[in-house]
Amino acid sequence: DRDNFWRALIPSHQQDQSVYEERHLRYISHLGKGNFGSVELCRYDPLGDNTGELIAVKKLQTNKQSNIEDFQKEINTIRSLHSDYIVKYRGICYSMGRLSMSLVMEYLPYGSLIGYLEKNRQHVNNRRMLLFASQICKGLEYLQSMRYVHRDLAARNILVASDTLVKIADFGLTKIIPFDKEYYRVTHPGESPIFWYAPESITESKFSHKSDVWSFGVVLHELFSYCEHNRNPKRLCMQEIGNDMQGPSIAMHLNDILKKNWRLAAPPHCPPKVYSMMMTCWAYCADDRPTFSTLGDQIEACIQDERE
Ligand SMILES: C=CCCn1cc(-c2nc(Nc3ccc(C4CCNCC4)cc3)nc3[nH]ccc23)cn1
Repeated sequence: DRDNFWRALIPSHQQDQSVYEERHLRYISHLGKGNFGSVELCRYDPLGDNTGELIAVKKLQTNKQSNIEDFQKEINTIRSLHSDYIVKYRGICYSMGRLSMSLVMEYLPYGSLIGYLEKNRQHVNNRRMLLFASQICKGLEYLQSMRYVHRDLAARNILVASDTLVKIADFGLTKIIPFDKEYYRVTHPGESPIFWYAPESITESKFSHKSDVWSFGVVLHELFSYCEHNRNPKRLCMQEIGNDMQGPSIAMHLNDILKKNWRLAAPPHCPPKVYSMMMTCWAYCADDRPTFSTLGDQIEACIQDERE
Protein backbone atom coordinates (compact mmCIF):
# COMPACT_ATOMS: atom_id res chain seq x y z
CA ASP A 1 0.00 0.00 0.00
CA ARG A 2 1.04 3.65 0.15
CA ASP A 3 3.48 3.19 3.04
CA ASN A 4 5.38 0.57 1.13
CA PHE A 5 5.46 2.95 -1.81
CA TRP A 6 7.21 5.59 0.33
CA ARG A 7 9.36 3.04 2.17
CA ALA A 8 10.54 1.78 -1.20
CA LEU A 9 11.73 5.33 -2.00
CA ILE A 10 13.87 5.65 1.11
CA PRO A 11 16.98 3.49 1.65
CA SER A 12 16.21 1.04 4.49
CA HIS A 13 18.98 2.32 6.78
CA GLN A 14 17.41 5.76 6.61
CA GLN A 15 13.85 4.57 7.24
CA ASP A 16 12.32 6.18 10.30
CA GLN A 17 11.27 4.24 13.30
CA SER A 18 8.02 6.14 13.09
CA VAL A 19 6.08 6.96 9.97
CA TYR A 20 2.85 8.84 10.71
CA GLU A 21 -0.11 8.16 8.41
CA GLU A 22 -1.82 11.34 7.26
CA ARG A 23 -5.30 9.79 7.57
CA HIS A 24 -4.88 9.59 11.38
CA LEU A 25 -3.65 13.22 11.70
CA ARG A 26 -6.25 15.59 13.21
CA TYR A 27 -5.42 19.29 12.61
CA ILE A 28 -6.01 21.40 15.76
CA SER A 29 -4.35 24.82 15.35
CA HIS A 30 -1.52 26.88 13.82
CA LEU A 31 1.55 27.14 16.05
CA GLY A 32 3.98 29.32 14.10
CA LYS A 33 6.07 29.99 11.05
CA GLY A 34 9.56 28.53 10.61
CA ASN A 35 12.05 28.71 7.78
CA PHE A 36 10.24 27.60 4.56
CA GLY A 37 7.26 26.19 6.42
CA SER A 38 4.55 26.52 9.00
CA VAL A 39 4.10 24.44 12.15
CA GLU A 40 0.70 23.06 13.20
CA LEU A 41 -0.62 21.42 16.34
CA CYS A 42 -2.14 18.04 15.47
CA ARG A 43 -3.39 15.00 17.34
CA TYR A 44 -2.20 11.66 15.94
CA ASP A 45 -5.31 9.61 16.63
CA PRO A 46 -5.19 6.17 14.94
CA LEU A 47 -7.88 4.84 17.31
CA GLY A 48 -10.15 7.75 16.40
CA ASP A 49 -11.18 8.27 20.04
CA ASN A 50 -9.18 11.45 20.84
CA THR A 51 -6.73 9.51 23.01
CA GLY A 52 -3.85 10.01 20.55
CA GLU A 53 -0.76 12.13 21.28
CA LEU A 54 -0.44 15.84 20.52
CA ILE A 55 2.39 16.50 18.03
CA ALA A 56 3.87 19.51 16.22
CA VAL A 57 3.89 19.02 12.45
CA LYS A 58 6.05 21.22 10.22
CA LYS A 59 4.71 21.32 6.68
CA LEU A 60 6.95 22.43 3.84
CA GLN A 61 5.34 25.31 1.99
CA THR A 62 6.92 25.37 -1.44
CA ASN A 63 7.46 23.26 -4.50
CA LYS A 64 10.89 24.84 -5.18
CA GLN A 65 13.39 21.97 -5.52
CA SER A 66 16.00 23.89 -3.45
CA ASN A 67 13.55 24.30 -0.54
CA ILE A 68 12.61 20.60 -0.75
CA GLU A 69 16.31 19.70 -0.47
CA ASP A 70 16.77 22.16 2.42
CA PHE A 71 13.73 20.65 4.18
CA GLN A 72 15.21 17.14 3.75
CA LYS A 73 18.47 18.45 5.28
CA GLU A 74 16.52 20.02 8.18
CA ILE A 75 14.80 16.65 8.79
CA ASN A 76 18.14 14.80 8.70
CA THR A 77 19.64 17.38 11.08
CA ILE A 78 16.91 17.25 13.72
CA ARG A 79 16.72 13.43 13.44
CA SER A 80 20.43 13.17 14.29
CA LEU A 81 20.19 15.37 17.41
CA HIS A 82 19.56 13.82 20.84
CA SER A 83 19.68 16.38 23.68
CA ASP A 84 17.30 17.45 26.49
CA TYR A 85 17.81 21.01 25.23
CA ILE A 86 16.89 20.42 21.57
CA VAL A 87 13.31 19.86 20.36
CA LYS A 88 12.80 16.13 19.73
CA TYR A 89 12.24 14.55 16.34
CA ARG A 90 9.29 12.10 16.25
CA GLY A 91 9.13 11.00 12.61
CA ILE A 92 7.78 11.99 9.24
CA CYS A 93 4.33 11.99 7.68
CA TYR A 94 3.82 11.39 3.97
CA SER A 95 0.80 12.54 2.06
CA MET A 96 0.33 10.63 -1.17
CA GLY A 97 -2.13 13.24 -2.38
CA ARG A 98 0.17 16.22 -2.39
CA LEU A 99 3.28 13.99 -2.83
CA SER A 100 4.70 16.01 0.06
CA MET A 101 6.29 15.23 3.39
CA SER A 102 5.96 16.75 6.86
CA LEU A 103 8.33 16.75 9.85
CA VAL A 104 6.76 15.46 13.09
CA MET A 105 8.22 16.75 16.37
CA GLU A 106 7.35 16.70 20.07
CA TYR A 107 4.81 19.40 20.96
CA LEU A 108 6.09 21.92 23.50
CA PRO A 109 3.00 23.33 25.22
CA TYR A 110 4.29 26.77 26.26
CA GLY A 111 5.29 28.00 22.82
CA SER A 112 8.16 30.32 21.89
CA LEU A 113 10.29 32.07 24.51
CA ILE A 114 9.12 35.49 23.24
CA GLY A 115 5.43 34.88 23.94
CA TYR A 116 6.22 33.06 27.20
CA LEU A 117 8.33 35.92 28.65
CA GLU A 118 5.82 38.58 27.58
CA LYS A 119 3.03 36.62 29.29
CA ASN A 120 4.89 35.41 32.40
CA ARG A 121 7.20 38.37 33.03
CA GLN A 122 6.14 38.89 36.65
CA HIS A 123 7.21 35.45 37.87
CA VAL A 124 10.38 34.90 35.84
CA ASN A 125 13.28 36.17 37.95
CA ASN A 126 17.02 36.43 37.11
CA ARG A 127 17.69 32.91 38.39
CA ARG A 128 15.07 31.45 36.08
CA MET A 129 16.52 33.48 33.17
CA LEU A 130 19.98 32.14 33.95
CA LEU A 131 18.59 28.57 34.10
CA PHE A 132 17.14 29.09 30.59
CA ALA A 133 20.46 30.61 29.43
CA SER A 134 22.41 27.61 30.77
CA GLN A 135 20.04 25.17 28.99
CA ILE A 136 20.42 27.00 25.65
CA CYS A 137 24.18 27.05 26.21
CA LYS A 138 24.25 23.28 26.88
CA GLY A 139 22.16 22.68 23.75
CA LEU A 140 24.65 24.74 21.72
CA GLU A 141 27.62 22.94 23.27
CA TYR A 142 26.05 19.65 22.14
CA LEU A 143 25.31 21.10 18.66
CA GLN A 144 28.98 22.14 18.40
CA SER A 145 30.11 18.63 19.41
CA MET A 146 28.14 17.39 16.37
CA ARG A 147 29.90 20.02 14.17
CA TYR A 148 26.62 21.81 13.50
CA VAL A 149 26.30 25.62 13.26
CA HIS A 150 22.70 26.74 13.96
CA ARG A 151 22.95 30.11 12.09
CA ASP A 152 19.50 31.29 13.23
CA LEU A 153 19.80 31.57 17.01
CA ALA A 154 17.20 34.01 18.32
CA ALA A 155 14.60 33.99 21.11
CA ARG A 156 11.91 33.33 18.45
CA ASN A 157 13.59 29.94 17.81
CA ILE A 158 13.74 28.90 21.47
CA LEU A 159 10.69 26.94 22.67
CA VAL A 160 9.42 26.52 26.25
CA ALA A 161 8.70 22.93 27.36
CA SER A 162 7.80 23.86 30.96
CA ASP A 163 8.36 26.63 33.53
CA THR A 164 11.84 25.17 34.05
CA LEU A 165 12.88 23.88 30.60
CA VAL A 166 13.55 25.52 27.23
CA LYS A 167 14.75 23.89 23.99
CA ILE A 168 16.42 25.02 20.76
CA ALA A 169 14.19 24.62 17.69
CA ASP A 170 14.03 25.33 13.95
CA PHE A 171 17.11 23.90 12.25
CA GLY A 172 16.15 25.27 8.83
CA LEU A 173 19.41 27.22 8.43
CA THR A 174 21.68 24.78 10.33
CA LYS A 175 24.80 23.65 8.47
CA ILE A 176 27.53 21.08 9.14
CA ILE A 177 31.06 22.53 9.32
CA PRO A 178 33.26 20.62 6.80
CA PHE A 179 35.83 18.40 8.56
CA ASP A 180 38.79 20.38 7.15
CA LYS A 181 37.52 23.90 7.96
CA GLU A 182 36.55 26.01 10.98
CA TYR A 183 33.69 27.81 9.27
CA TYR A 184 30.88 27.45 6.73
CA ARG A 185 30.50 30.00 3.93
CA VAL A 186 26.95 30.53 2.67
CA THR A 187 26.52 31.23 -1.05
CA HIS A 188 22.90 32.45 -1.02
CA PRO A 189 22.33 34.55 2.17
CA GLY A 190 18.59 34.86 1.47
CA GLU A 191 16.66 37.11 3.88
CA SER A 192 19.11 37.03 6.79
CA PRO A 193 18.46 37.93 10.43
CA ILE A 194 21.49 40.26 10.30
CA PHE A 195 20.72 41.89 13.69
CA TRP A 196 21.60 38.54 15.31
CA TYR A 197 24.64 38.04 13.02
CA ALA A 198 28.32 38.31 13.89
CA PRO A 199 30.26 40.88 11.78
CA GLU A 200 32.01 38.17 9.69
CA SER A 201 28.59 36.65 8.90
CA ILE A 202 27.28 40.06 7.77
CA THR A 203 30.30 40.99 5.65
CA GLU A 204 31.61 37.59 4.43
CA SER A 205 28.67 35.18 4.95
CA LYS A 206 31.05 33.19 7.19
CA PHE A 207 29.44 31.05 9.91
CA SER A 208 31.18 29.14 12.68
CA HIS A 209 30.69 28.09 16.30
CA LYS A 210 32.06 31.55 17.16
CA SER A 211 29.32 33.23 15.12
CA ASP A 212 26.76 31.12 17.03
CA VAL A 213 28.42 32.48 20.23
CA TRP A 214 27.76 36.05 19.00
CA SER A 215 24.08 35.18 18.38
CA PHE A 216 23.89 33.50 21.81
CA GLY A 217 24.94 36.87 23.30
CA VAL A 218 22.04 38.52 21.44
CA VAL A 219 19.67 35.81 22.81
CA LEU A 220 20.97 36.64 26.33
CA HIS A 221 20.08 40.30 25.63
CA GLU A 222 16.59 39.29 24.48
CA LEU A 223 16.17 37.09 27.58
CA PHE A 224 17.11 39.84 30.03
CA SER A 225 14.95 42.30 28.10
CA TYR A 226 12.00 39.92 28.66
CA CYS A 227 11.74 39.88 24.82
CA GLU A 228 9.99 43.25 24.99
CA HIS A 229 9.19 44.15 21.40
CA ASN A 230 10.36 47.79 21.79
CA ARG A 231 13.72 46.53 23.04
CA ASN A 232 14.26 43.93 20.32
CA PRO A 233 17.72 43.86 18.66
CA LYS A 234 16.45 44.91 15.21
CA ARG A 235 14.65 47.97 16.63
CA LEU A 236 17.63 49.02 18.80
CA CYS A 237 20.14 48.62 15.93
CA MET A 238 17.91 50.51 13.46
CA GLN A 239 17.57 53.39 15.97
CA GLU A 240 21.38 53.57 16.03
CA ILE A 241 21.78 53.30 12.24
CA GLY A 242 18.85 55.60 11.43
CA ASN A 243 15.38 54.24 10.74
CA ASP A 244 15.29 55.76 7.25
CA MET A 245 18.18 53.49 6.15
CA GLN A 246 17.10 51.12 3.37
CA GLY A 247 18.04 47.69 1.99
CA PRO A 248 21.61 46.51 1.44
CA SER A 249 23.20 49.59 3.06
CA ILE A 250 21.71 48.49 6.40
CA ALA A 251 24.22 45.60 6.59
CA MET A 252 27.10 47.96 5.75
CA HIS A 253 26.05 50.53 8.38
CA LEU A 254 25.48 47.82 10.98
CA ASN A 255 29.00 46.47 10.41
CA ASP A 256 30.39 50.03 10.59
CA ILE A 257 28.90 50.78 14.02
CA LEU A 258 29.96 47.33 15.29
CA LYS A 259 33.51 48.03 14.08
CA LYS A 260 33.37 51.32 16.03
CA ASN A 261 32.46 49.22 19.10
CA TRP A 262 28.81 50.23 19.38
CA ARG A 263 26.93 47.36 21.07
CA LEU A 264 23.39 46.80 22.42
CA ALA A 265 23.07 48.64 25.77
CA ALA A 266 22.53 46.70 29.01
CA PRO A 267 18.84 45.80 29.49
CA PRO A 268 17.23 47.49 32.55
CA HIS A 269 18.07 45.65 35.85
CA CYS A 270 20.41 43.28 33.99
CA PRO A 271 23.04 41.92 36.46
CA PRO A 272 26.44 43.50 35.56
CA LYS A 273 28.14 40.07 35.29
CA VAL A 274 25.51 38.94 32.76
CA TYR A 275 26.00 42.09 30.64
CA SER A 276 29.79 41.69 30.66
CA MET A 277 29.27 38.06 29.55
CA MET A 278 27.15 39.31 26.62
CA MET A 279 29.90 41.78 25.75
CA THR A 280 32.51 38.97 25.56
CA CYS A 281 30.22 37.18 23.05
CA TRP A 282 30.27 40.38 20.95
CA ALA A 283 34.05 40.62 20.49
CA TYR A 284 34.49 41.91 16.91
CA CYS A 285 37.20 39.30 16.26
CA ALA A 286 35.71 35.76 16.34
CA ASP A 287 38.78 34.24 18.04
CA ASP A 288 38.36 36.61 21.02
CA ARG A 289 34.87 35.25 21.80
CA PRO A 290 34.45 32.63 24.57
CA THR A 291 33.54 28.99 23.96
CA PHE A 292 30.12 27.60 24.98
CA SER A 293 31.80 25.59 27.75
CA THR A 294 33.39 28.77 29.20
CA LEU A 295 30.03 30.55 28.92
CA GLY A 296 28.37 27.59 30.68
CA ASP A 297 30.75 27.92 33.64
CA GLN A 298 30.22 31.71 33.81
CA ILE A 299 26.42 31.25 33.77
CA GLU A 300 26.68 28.71 36.64
CA ALA A 301 28.75 31.30 38.57
CA CYS A 302 26.05 33.96 37.96
CA ILE A 303 23.41 31.50 39.23
CA GLN A 304 25.43 31.06 42.45
CA ASP A 305 25.61 34.88 42.81
CA GLU A 306 21.81 35.10 42.49
CA ARG A 307 21.42 32.41 45.17
CA GLU A 308 23.23 34.42 47.86
C1 LIG B 1 10.68 27.55 16.48
C2 LIG B 1 10.04 28.55 15.91
C3 LIG B 1 9.61 28.59 14.53
C4 LIG B 1 8.67 27.50 14.07
N1 LIG B 1 7.77 27.07 15.12
C5 LIG B 1 7.89 25.93 15.84
C6 LIG B 1 6.82 25.89 16.70
C7 LIG B 1 6.52 24.87 17.70
N2 LIG B 1 5.63 25.22 18.66
C8 LIG B 1 5.34 24.36 19.65
N3 LIG B 1 4.48 24.72 20.63
C9 LIG B 1 3.68 25.86 20.73
C10 LIG B 1 2.77 25.87 21.78
C11 LIG B 1 1.91 26.95 21.97
C12 LIG B 1 1.95 28.03 21.10
C13 LIG B 1 0.95 29.13 21.33
C14 LIG B 1 0.24 29.57 20.08
C15 LIG B 1 -0.86 30.60 20.43
N4 LIG B 1 -0.35 31.67 21.27
C16 LIG B 1 0.33 31.24 22.46
C17 LIG B 1 1.45 30.24 22.17
C18 LIG B 1 2.89 28.05 20.05
C19 LIG B 1 3.75 26.96 19.87
N5 LIG B 1 5.89 23.12 19.76
C20 LIG B 1 6.78 22.75 18.78
N6 LIG B 1 7.50 21.58 18.64
C21 LIG B 1 8.26 21.68 17.53
C22 LIG B 1 8.08 22.91 16.92
C23 LIG B 1 7.13 23.60 17.73
C24 LIG B 1 6.07 27.06 16.49
N7 LIG B 1 6.68 27.75 15.50
